[in-house]
Amino acid sequence: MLAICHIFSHPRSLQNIFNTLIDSFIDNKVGITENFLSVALAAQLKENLYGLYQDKLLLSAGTGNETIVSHDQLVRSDKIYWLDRKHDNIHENSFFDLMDSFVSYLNSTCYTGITGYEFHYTLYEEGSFYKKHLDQFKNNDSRQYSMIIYLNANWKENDGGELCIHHQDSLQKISPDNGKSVFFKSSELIHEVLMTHKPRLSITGWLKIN
Ligand SMILES: O=C(O)CCC(=O)C(=O)O
Ligand SMILES: [Fe+2]
Repeated sequence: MLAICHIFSHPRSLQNIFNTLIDSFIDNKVGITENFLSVALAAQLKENLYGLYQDKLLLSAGTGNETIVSHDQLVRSDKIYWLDRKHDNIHENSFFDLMDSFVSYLNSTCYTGITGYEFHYTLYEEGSFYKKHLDQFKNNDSRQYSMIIYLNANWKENDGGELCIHHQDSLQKISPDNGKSVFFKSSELIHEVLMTHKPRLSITGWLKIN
């Protein structure tokens, strides 16, 4: 479907992965690709996340917008930590390099005009969930696309924790498999995270305008 993938300097395989994500987004409103992260980078980011957990640096996630945040455990019970290039962590920076490549590829092939992004590490402890919601804030539409990258090796069907997308006429359940990325429009798709039966790790973020 995406015909304009020319003259890019990415290794062929990375370009294929970006195309898989973008093409499935165009076809199904939900882009999905395996192997968005290499096995090595996924393992290193997962190690970072476990370190943050052990150092008690993860915060209960809020809902709502930046000014009105309710730490409502009835809505969501995940814990987060924002990534930042200022941390000078090589793996975090590799992740940002990858995102920079993806955003410039997306902008040049789809004219999306993305100017920024934000990402946090996310941990859903056993028994955690995130009820049905939209990702755009009520009084701020800067979040254009939602993107989640999972860090869970050997996820099994009865581990729960699927991302469940509520389409007009159907439900789509996506298991949070290691290295997989999911990509969709933040203002459009209602979704939830079903209760997980074991720790569920990911990086969650938004591609933004202005
Ligand atoms: O982790 C997921 O699969 C989705 C997370 C989510 O919906 C969110 O953080 O807004
Ligand atoms: Fe969400």
